[in-house]
Amino acid sequence: MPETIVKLEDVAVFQNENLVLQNIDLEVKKGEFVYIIGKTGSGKSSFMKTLYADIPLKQGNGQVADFDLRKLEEKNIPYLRRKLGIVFQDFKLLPDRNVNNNLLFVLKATGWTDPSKMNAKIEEVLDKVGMKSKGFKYPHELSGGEQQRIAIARALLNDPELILADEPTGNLDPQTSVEVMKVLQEINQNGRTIIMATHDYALILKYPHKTLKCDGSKVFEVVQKAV
Ligand SMILES: Nc1ncnc2c1ncn2[C@@H]1O[C@H](COP(=O)(O)OP(=O)(O)OP(=O)(O)O)[C@@H](O)[C@H]1O
Repeated sequence: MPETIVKLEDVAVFQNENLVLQNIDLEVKKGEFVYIIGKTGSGKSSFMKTLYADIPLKQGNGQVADFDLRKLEEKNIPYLRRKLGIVFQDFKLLPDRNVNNNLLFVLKATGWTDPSKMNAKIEEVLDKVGMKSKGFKYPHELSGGEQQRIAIARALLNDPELILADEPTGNLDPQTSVEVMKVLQEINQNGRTIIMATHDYALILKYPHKTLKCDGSKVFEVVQKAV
């Protein structure tokens, strides 16, 4: 039986005091790829934020990568985040340093010290996203698709149990979106679990996976139909 990476039981998601989603039951097993879809404002980002403990879980039970979200103390959030790779729509690379140093910054911040191990890791993750030769480029010297690949490489640095991608193709044109999506597919085929929030129905049809829809404060599975 594959290991359970995410388990939610009767979870409610709040933004401050406002209820955004309720009665969420979900189990995600190791190796799955799950889409979260829904209209603007339906709660996709709030749902993702709950999974990475940016929004505290106040109602229901939630487990992510062996962390109990209900009991998670503020001081332990960094330990949960080390088991996650988070990818955002706007890449969030540090503009004042090159790709290698962006990745080095994360490794050092998460406790790595051995320079040769760090260099080997950086080379490994850049290779996984097809960007091995771009380590000396600054973010502004890269296209949006390339920046997102670097952000995915950064998410892979600590061998995460789960990748959370919130609209990772939201700032990219359709062709570049497909290229970034291929990278995520490859990573998933190598056994990595991925939850991806998206608006992009073309991608969902091209790369079908289990799909959950946020609508009217509920989250439910939808069956994809080819059009
Ligand atoms: N920081 C915040 N404080 C209060 N309410 C918020 C905050 N962020 C979002 N909301 C509200 O929570 C609800 C869900 O927003 P959320 O950003 O999760 O939706 P979304 O589906 O990700 O939308 P989009 O596709 O536009 O990113 C919306 O009604 C929004 O107005």
